[in-house]
Amino acid sequence: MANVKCNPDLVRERAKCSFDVNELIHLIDGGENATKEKRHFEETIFSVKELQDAVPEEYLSHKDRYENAVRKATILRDVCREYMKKYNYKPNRFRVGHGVFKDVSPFLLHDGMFVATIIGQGTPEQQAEWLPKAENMQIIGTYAQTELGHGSFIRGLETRATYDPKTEEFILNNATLSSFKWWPGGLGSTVNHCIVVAQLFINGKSYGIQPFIVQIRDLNTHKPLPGVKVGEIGPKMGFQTANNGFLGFENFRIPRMNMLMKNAQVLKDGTFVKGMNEKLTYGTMVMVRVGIVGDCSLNTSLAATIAVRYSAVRHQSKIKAKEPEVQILDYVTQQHKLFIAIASSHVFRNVYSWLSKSYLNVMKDLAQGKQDHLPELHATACCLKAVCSRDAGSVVEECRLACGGHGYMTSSNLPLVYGFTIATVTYEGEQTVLLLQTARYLVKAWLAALQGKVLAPSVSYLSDWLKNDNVRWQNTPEGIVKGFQHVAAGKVKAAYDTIQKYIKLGKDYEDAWNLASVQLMKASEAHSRSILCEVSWGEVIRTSASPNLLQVLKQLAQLYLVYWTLETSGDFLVYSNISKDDIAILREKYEELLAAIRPNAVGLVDAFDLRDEILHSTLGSYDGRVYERLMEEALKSPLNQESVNASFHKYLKPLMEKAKL
Ligand SMILES: CC/C=C\C/C=C\C/C=C\C/C=C/C(=O)SCCNC(=O)CCNC(=O)[C@H](O)C(C)(C)COP(=O)(O)OP(=O)(O)OC[C@H]1O[C@@H](n2cnc3c(N)ncnc32)[C@H](O)[C@@H]1OP(=O)(O)O
Ligand SMILES: Cc1cc2nc3c(=O)[nH]c(=O)nc-3n(C[C@H](O)[C@H](O)[C@H](O)COP(=O)(O)OP(=O)(O)OC[C@H]3O[C@@H](n4cnc5c(N)ncnc54)[C@H](O)[C@@H]3O)c2cc1C
Repeated sequence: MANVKCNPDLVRERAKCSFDVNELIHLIDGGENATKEKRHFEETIFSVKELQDAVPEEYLSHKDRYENAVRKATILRDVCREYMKKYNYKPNRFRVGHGVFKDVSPFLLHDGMFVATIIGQGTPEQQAEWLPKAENMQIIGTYAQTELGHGSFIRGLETRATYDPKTEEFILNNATLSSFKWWPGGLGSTVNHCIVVAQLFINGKSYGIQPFIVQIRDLNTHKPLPGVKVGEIGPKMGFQTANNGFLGFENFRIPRMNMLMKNAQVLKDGTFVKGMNEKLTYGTMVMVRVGIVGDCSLNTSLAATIAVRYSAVRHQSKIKAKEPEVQILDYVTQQHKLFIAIASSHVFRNVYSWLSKSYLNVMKDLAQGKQDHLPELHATACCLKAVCSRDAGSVVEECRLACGGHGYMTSSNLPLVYGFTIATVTYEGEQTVLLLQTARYLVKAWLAALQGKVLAPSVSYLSDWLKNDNVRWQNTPEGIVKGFQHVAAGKVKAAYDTIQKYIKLGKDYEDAWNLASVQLMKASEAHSRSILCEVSWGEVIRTSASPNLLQVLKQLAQLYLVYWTLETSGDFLVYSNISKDDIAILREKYEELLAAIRPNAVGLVDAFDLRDEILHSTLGSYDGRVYERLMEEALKSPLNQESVNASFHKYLKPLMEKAKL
């Protein structure tokens, strides 16, 4: 990239950088070697001509766009397979996926959830049967859980799997419209198999929801099998190439062994054998929620790179009347909009790494029959997924707005990035629903704290606060982290007290819960924020890096802490011992941090190391040729391929002539 002829503003910005950009790239990637491998892999992918689109996808019809995405998905699969064989390297298909598809791959669910569910929910025999076929794409699958009528409340799903002991089969049925599966990615026209989550019935008795592996299309003709009704759900706000679909069954029979039986089992005679914990059936969702925190980091870095580079190139208005128009990045309001995006990406990455470790530890425990830490993992993954995805959506939109009118151009890629980022707020558990799951855990933890019990590490601050809620405020990073814990503890207590108040007024627990649920949701958000602050600050101070880089990483981490303290200063005034003067000091600190980060802004986004092919942006490319690219892309419009469009003769001319009469 270094030899590319760049916009002079970007050249100046890069020269100003106080740290070694390569050092940060290696730190993010996990070492110099990892960067080399990543770059070699990406170079290989993006030099494949067939993966490059001659015409921007947006000009294609819905159908052509889908077919083009499938074409590229298959090529990408082949290239990756060869690459893995040759270099023994497991590539990050997700990152290059944004380059290849702009949006998302029709195989996203195959990799992300179909294969993962076979691994997580299948017995060793079932894995041996389906995993090799799924991994080498002899079969292509998705995860079909959500229905027209139910997504959040999984226990309310209506698809039925009724066991027939005579034939040792399950009979799948969708008797109502609301029971039709709706949303699964790839289901529309791509997959031939899916994991179907259905209500198990044996001898007329319900045994809750269970996962089944089901072939829905003929492997040769791709026609839906008799008894299967399947199709695509149509255009959406984003995820245009994900090929989301609907599905219903009519007396469709599958063998008994197609129920994934790692947890619960159905024996030949119809005996139901309970698993260790029925919630383990929800395991794939927990895994993906953890992964989404990592996606939030990538999505935020995409938007930050585009908006920061553009803001360095774009000049508009003046700060001082007699001086030239300034780079818009010099406006402190612009820095306020953008630097939190850079900081958030680092926070999400660090928290993802921390959460992944917890996830892997709990998986190891579960393999040995220990489930003590499962509730804490579930509660933590739920609230972090909810808050990170919401933050990422807001940050991406703020970056888009920060690019003014050009941010509204599809060619900036910001609308597309927003489309797939904001989807994460809803899929894999809608944000409010997940925050309320965590609130259940917090309320239980609060009760345990009141009873003097020892709490799990992520909530132990509740007991600390109970012992001493009068800690003096300190304007240090550690003091701010404590402050967030005080806010969270105060909110958990307030929500709990509200439930108790309603119970005393004669409400039953469920109604009291609903009445207190805005407070419960806010308590859960505050709990997440305290984890995000504590974990990210902790990771940064433990980072081994050169003094120059460490200084910049600390500035970013502090910016995150101060930004969110100021954003929620009302809560701090209510629930911590912060004073108005402390808030004024923090405001000053915030301005100092923006000024300190300013010279490094371009270097920081360069360190996300996102190739132009991944950014897909007229505004964010490495060379900063913004106006040239905007014009080049505009000229690709089919309307610019003819000097006069037929509509002139058909409609405009007659209109003008009629007006003359
Ligand atoms: C990097 C990412 C990789 C790949 C990406 C791939 C694809 C990405 C693109 C799109 C894919 C999208 C896919 C989907 O959206 S799939 C569908 C996802 N659907 C959901 O997430 C539904 C959300 N709803 C739920 O999870 C549950 O219904 C809910 C947890 C809200 C409630 O469940 P239920 O009603 O059964 O439980 P409760 O009665 O409320 O609670 C009982 C008890 O159980 C505990 N619990 C609940 N869930 C879990 C769990 N997963 N693990 C452990 N424990 C769990 C809960 O805390 C309660 O405990 P207690 O309070 O002690 O009673
Ligand atoms: C892009 C995209 C891809 C998807 N891919 C898949 C897929 O591959 N496979 C799949 O199975 N599903 C998929 N889904 C479905 C997704 O998982 C669900 O849409 C999601 O879980 C939310 O459920 P819902 O649509 O039923 O929302 P609802 O639950 O109906 O939410 C509507 C509103 O009701 C509120 N609400 C609901 N319950 C409660 C409650 N208990 N307390 C308070 N408020 C409540 C919510 O907060 C929300 O405001 C996808 C969705 C999207 C958008």
